[in-house]
This record gives sequence, C-alpha cells and structure tokens, in this order.
Amino acid sequence: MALKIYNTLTRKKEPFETLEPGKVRMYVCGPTVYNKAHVGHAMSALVFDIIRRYLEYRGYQVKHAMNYTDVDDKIILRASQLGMDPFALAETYIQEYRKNLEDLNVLPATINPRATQEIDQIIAIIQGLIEKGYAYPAPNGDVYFRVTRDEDYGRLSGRKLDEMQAGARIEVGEQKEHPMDFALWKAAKPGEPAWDSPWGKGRPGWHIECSAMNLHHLGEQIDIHGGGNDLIFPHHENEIAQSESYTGKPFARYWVHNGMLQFGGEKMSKSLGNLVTIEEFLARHDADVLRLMVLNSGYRAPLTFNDDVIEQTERALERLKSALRPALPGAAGISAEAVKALEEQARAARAGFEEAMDDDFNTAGALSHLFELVRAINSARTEGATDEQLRVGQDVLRELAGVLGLRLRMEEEKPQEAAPFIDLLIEVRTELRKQKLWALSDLIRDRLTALGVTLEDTREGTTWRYQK
Ligand SMILES: Nc1ncnc2c1ncn2[C@@H]1O[C@H](COP(=O)(O)OP(=O)(O)OP(=O)(O)O)[C@@H](O)[C@H]1O
Ligand SMILES: [Zn+2]
Repeated sequence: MALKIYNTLTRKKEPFETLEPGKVRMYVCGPTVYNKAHVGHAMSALVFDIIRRYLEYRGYQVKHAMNYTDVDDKIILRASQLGMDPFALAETYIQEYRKNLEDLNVLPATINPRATQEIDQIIAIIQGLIEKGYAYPAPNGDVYFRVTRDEDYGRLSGRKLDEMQAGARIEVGEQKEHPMDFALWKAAKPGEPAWDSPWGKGRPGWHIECSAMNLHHLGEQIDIHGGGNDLIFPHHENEIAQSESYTGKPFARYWVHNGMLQFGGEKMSKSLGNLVTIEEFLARHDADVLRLMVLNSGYRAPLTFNDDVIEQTERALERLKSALRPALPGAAGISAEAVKALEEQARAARAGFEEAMDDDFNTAGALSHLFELVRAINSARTEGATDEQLRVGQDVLRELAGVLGLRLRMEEEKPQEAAPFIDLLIEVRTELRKQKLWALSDLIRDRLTALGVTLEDTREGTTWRYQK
C-alpha cells in the first residue's frame, strides 16, 4: 500500500508523490524565540519528527528545514522589559530550544535557517512582488501585500475575502489600501533592530520570512509544509500568497498541520500563560512519555494534557518496555514451532504498523500493533523462552518503536521506590550534622555512595542523585 497524507489545502487524504523521486523537501515553522518553549511546541516538533522518521524508514531522503523567528514584536518587547539586547535574547532561547529538542530525541533538522540571516533574500522578494503589482510601499516606509491582486487568497483556510473584510479594520498608524493587506516590511521605530532597504530602515514581517527561507534553502517548490493548525490563517495563507505570486508556481504540495495541545481546556500558549515548559516536564518524566502521548492521540487531533493522561501514558510506556525484559531465570526454552509463531507475530506487527502509518501516519493504529507484539513476547517469556528466542520479537519491537522515535530505555531499573527512604536518610544525616556527630553522618554518606547514590551538600541543604 502506498502512503497517503491528509492535505489541508484539498481537505482530503492524497497519495504521496514527491517532486523528485525518492526525495522529500519538508519545511516546518519553528518557534518565535522570546521565552522558554512549552510542551505544546514540543508536540509540533515531535509530530514532524515522527513524520520525518517514517519517511526515512520508507526510503526517502528527507531535507528538513525548521526555522527560528529571531526578530519579531514579541522578542523586541520582552528584550526591552528585561533590559536586554533582542539578538542576545533570541540567541539564548535558540540554544535552549536546541537542547530541548535533543532531550526529546528529535532528530536535528537538516537546516535551521534564521530570519535575521535572510534579509537580502527577503528584500529581493519584496522588490519582485512590488514590480509585479502584488505589493506596494506606503508613505510611512511599510510595505504591504495587496490581497485583492491575488485571486486565490483564502484558498488554504477556506475564507473569502469579502467575509474577512467584514471583521477587519485598519489599525492606527497603518497605511493600507485594504484591511486584509498584510505587512511584508515594517518601518523601524526608534530603538528597534533595523536593516537598510529601498524603503528606508526597517525589518521584515513574519510571513515573508518563511517564504524567503523556503525559497533560499529548499527552492521554489516543496513537498511538505508543516506547522500547527493555529498557523493556517493568516501565516500559511500569506506564505502561499507571497511565494506563489513571486514565483508563479504552486508552492507546497502537501500542507500538513498538527492539532493543538490543550491544557486546562485551552491551547497551551505563551501568550495565555497556561504552560508547562519542556524543561519542567522532562525533569519529572521520561521523554518517551510525551512522545507516546502524541503517538496515542493522532497528530491532527487536539491533545489533552493533564495528570491523568500523563499517568496513563506512563503505564503504557512501562507495558511497552516490559517486552524488552530478559528471559526468566533458568528458562528452558520453547519449541521451534513456538519460536516460528513469535517470528510470524513480529512479521504481522510490522505489516500492521506499516499499513497504519501509510494511512496518514495513523500512529495510534501503529502502536496497537506494537502492543500485540508485546503480548506475544511476554507470553513467550512466561512459557520459558530464552533470551535468544525472545530476541526474534524484541528486535522488531525495538526497531519499530525506534521508527516512532521511542527510546524505550531500560535503565528505569533504578528503584524509584527508594527515593523516600533516601530522603529520610538525608534528613537523619542533617540532624546528626547539626549535633556535630560527624562520624555517623559520614557513614551514611559513604554507605549511600557505595549503593550508587551521590550526596551533595550545598548552602540550601543536601541534594542527591543516582550515579551515572
Ligand atoms: N499548544 C500547542 N500545541 C501544538 N502546537 C503548538 C502549540 N503552540 C504552538 N504550537 C506550534 O509550535 C510551533 C512554534 O510556534 P510559535 O513560536 O509560533 O508559537 P506560538 O503559537 O507563538 O506560541 P504561543 O501561542 O505559546 O505564544 C508552531 O508550529 C505552532 O503552531
Ligand atoms: Zn512559518
């Protein structure tokens, strides 16, 4: 069966055909870097990581671009609140996000273009759009895209210009011909970062950055354009308008959008402040937990994030991992037919996995086949299969879980149940130290060290960790 992908542009699942055989050009809108990233951003990154990994499993060579929007109103505002240079602020959060993605086992994109490194390209495109009548400079130094010149405007989001016009108004200070016209270039305000341009000092609008980065790094036409479904309008609608008006060619073949991660009944967002940062999440849970949540829910659906879901997912992860445990002590082995049967179950799991993933990346379906394989492996173990016999199933399970980006790390063997007792010993030791009973307090520390637990005394108190 061939891969099918749901295309937001046509609102249909379509057979996946690339512009160039065997190669995929995929662009995904990355974050505006003005603050720590939250698990909603992680969801988007995970979805496109899973898509990329599956395309690679299917034999495609994927050129994956994910951008950083490193100049923007929000960055400038936050930098001025913190009394920081906006470029330094953006750089800090780019480095943090990189680290977040690595911790989440997201493969690094082939390229990470940044808006501020594309200014020449952006100016060239705006000039081209002005020459063709698709854009116009305003007296104040802004440049706007002329939506009435673009007959297709609204195609992606399914909106009509006259309907949009009804709700729109021109803000004070804007010099637009039409309320839906949008800024390609913004004249600089005092104290803001600015670049020279034919229209005076200014900076690019958000939408044109992505058009320029696509054109520069992936070319006039791409296979997949991704991002969250909150970006369909206006961001992606405007990207299409700019790119296609400039090149005269269809821009992206498949528009792929992830659903929103919901927290407390609303989209998790920096602007609303209802967030859990990636860092906070990973301090308490394995990266596989978040990935498994995304896989379970399906990429286009909204994903409910709360303690119950996290707990259920933790349990599901444990179940997956249970299949990777070694044989029982003294296992006598199972019959050749039973090994064959396990092999057959592994083959069936792979076929089911592929069929589900080929159907618009139905990850929940794919997982259900992995869980069937888990059951088969675990019953083979109970029947006395040896490590070598179990491997027939385990290797396939590990490989397919890996295609989804799950690490299934087994070092969880560390007894979590020990934590309260270690805390208790530390409390006792602190008391002993207060009473200057150094020999006893050192004895506790040394014995814990011998058990693989390192203590660290700081001014704020004693902390502990398992030795690596
Ligand atoms: N809650 C969420 N769930 C899933 N994807 C999200 C969520 N919030 C943002 N994204 C996606 O993450 C990527 C980077 O987003 P961007 O920095 O533009 O975030 P944003 O929408 O401005 O965030 P916020 O709303 O938190 O300010 C985009 O593809 C966006 O659609
Ligand atoms: Zn974008």
